[in-house]
Amino acid sequence: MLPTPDVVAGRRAVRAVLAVEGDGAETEGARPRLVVACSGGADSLALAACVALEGLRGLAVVVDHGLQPGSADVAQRAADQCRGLGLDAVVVPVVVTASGGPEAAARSARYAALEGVRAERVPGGPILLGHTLDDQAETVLLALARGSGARALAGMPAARGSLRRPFLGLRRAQTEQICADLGLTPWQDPTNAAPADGAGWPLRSQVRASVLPELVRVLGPGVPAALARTAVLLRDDDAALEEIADELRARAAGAEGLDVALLAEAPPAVRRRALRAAAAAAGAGALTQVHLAQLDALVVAWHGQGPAHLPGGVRAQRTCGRLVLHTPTPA
Ligand SMILES: Nc1ncnc2c1ncn2[C@@H]1O[C@H](COP(=O)(O)OP(=O)(O)OP(=O)(O)O)[C@@H](O)[C@H]1O
Repeated sequence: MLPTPDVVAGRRAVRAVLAVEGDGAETEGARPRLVVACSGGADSLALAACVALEGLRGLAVVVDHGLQPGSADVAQRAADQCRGLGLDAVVVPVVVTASGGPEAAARSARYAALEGVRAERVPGGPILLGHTLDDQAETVLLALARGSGARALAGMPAARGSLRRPFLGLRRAQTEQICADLGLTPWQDPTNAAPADGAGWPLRSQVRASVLPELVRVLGPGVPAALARTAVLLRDDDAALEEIADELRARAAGAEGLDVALLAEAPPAVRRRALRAAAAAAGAGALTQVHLAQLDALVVAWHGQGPAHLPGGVRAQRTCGRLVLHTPTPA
């Protein structure tokens, strides 16, 4: 079969992301060199196909969240499709229990399962995910609607830890076309298909079904790519600010806590990042904007107020010009 433009683009994207570190590029030996996270949907099925066409030894991992009737059959079918492409494939059933909303709970169970398989079967290898430019645009829009800062507006990174997202530059229509070109029938996740007035559906599905199409209709077809570009720009900005904040934290740190005067004279974007990092180092869980504002007030709006209570039982207190973060002692 002649290579079609979208298949060529998909294969090139896989090659590019793996070439950066040389990971997954070796093909000798019988052991898989990388994990492909495959739901059976168009994006990840196209990804699995491009990995196979590149001749890479991949292990397709299909996570069965067990949340919809027939999910085991859907997972089995996806695994069979991947085997048909020439990849090894496993189905991993998980129990979704974590708190924080059903989507977040499923995501954390999925990532834990993917990491588990990687550690056991493909140690040191990358995990490839099928997120596309459209997923990135949705992520940025959702973050904007939450009033997030640069870190969340930076969307999903192309590479972090073991995770790789080769298709962040491809449109969803392209992954669908890759599947069509290769005669693959992807699974259509019913929760992705929110109707235009899909109140009550997952927010991401509603953004996909109605918000982004409306933005495209009014603002033009370049909107998804523009949102994805915003993510890239803000990722660079955020990385620079994080680096400056790390330097500030190192300079402000002392045996009795952080030097408040040094923190106070720093720009707010740098100071807040330094405070967030200090709280994380003290063992605090994820800070909300309210926690961060309380912490910041101890530095720049000091009027003798009491300590700020942070997640994880961490207590931040101002004493004698120092900000002290108390980590609770284990019982
Ligand atoms: N059940 C699953 N098993 C393995 N990997 C998964 C599963 N669900 C999602 N993934 C991985 O996470 C990526 C993003 O999933 P998500 O559900 O957010 O997007 P999607 O647009 O529905 O993707 P896809 O079309 O590949 O299903 C997928 O492309 C895939 O790599």
